[in-house]
Amino acid sequence: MNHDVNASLPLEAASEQLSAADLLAERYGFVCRPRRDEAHSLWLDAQGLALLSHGPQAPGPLRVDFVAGAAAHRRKFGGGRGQAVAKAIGLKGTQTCRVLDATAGLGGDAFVLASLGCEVQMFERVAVVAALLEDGLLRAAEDPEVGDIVARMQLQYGDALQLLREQPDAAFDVVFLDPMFPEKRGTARARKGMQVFQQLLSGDPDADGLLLEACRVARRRVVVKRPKGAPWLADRAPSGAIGGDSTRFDLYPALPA
Ligand SMILES: C[S@@+](CC[C@H](N)C(=O)[O-])C[C@H]1O[C@@H](n2cnc3c(N)ncnc32)[C@H](O)[C@@H]1O
Repeated sequence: MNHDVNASLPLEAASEQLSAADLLAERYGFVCRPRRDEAHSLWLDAQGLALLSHGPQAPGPLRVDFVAGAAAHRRKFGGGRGQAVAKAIGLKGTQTCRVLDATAGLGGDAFVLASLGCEVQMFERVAVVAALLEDGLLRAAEDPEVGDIVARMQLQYGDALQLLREQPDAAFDVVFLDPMFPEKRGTARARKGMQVFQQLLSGDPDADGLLLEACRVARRRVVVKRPKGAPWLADRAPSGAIGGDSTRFDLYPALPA
């Protein structure tokens, strides 16, 4: 499955959520119908939208949860501005910045940056991913602890290359790119979101094309998140890099104005 066909996933809903499901289907092009033999389907109930996987050894429901679980743990104990991603963005002291996360995924990195005070504009082109992220943002907006954080996160559903081209020069302090990179067998197993992503999405083979536009739209720098040991995006050497345990953040200067 790739980003062109994912919208044909069946969407089912609890009886009190049927009209909400119709709106979601209209917005993202899903089809409200019972699942047949598809390996994945969407389910909407009072807890929000979930991506269900079916079959032996299928992982459990995937929802975006900014309030509890891993996101809450990282927000409280993740190291704040000492985290590699914060250093890569260039957050110093109490400074904040406007970040464009052009490959938002399920919004994990965007939420970390918003937790540190950044305003984050997100782009995501895959309907099912954008719908899950939007649902997570809506539920988190009601929460007294994280409502202020997600108020700093804005999602636009669409292709980043096209949306980047619509941005004026130097429109954001930092542009952040984290396109899909084929993971080694086994490593994806540990992370449910990534495991389902690997099954659903066929990678982002066009990701190289984002870098040049990103450098034009950034005022300070572009940050590209890569698995440790992965080749550079667009085969272009960065001006610096910040390493984590399994991840590397490559830094590219903004194009001169
Ligand atoms: C590895 S995931 C990002 C994970 C994210 N950083 C997080 O913390 O959840 C990559 C995402 O980028 C999206 N993506 C890749 N190329 C894109 C493009 N040209 N426009 C919009 N979204 C894109 C993919 O659909 C996928 O959801």
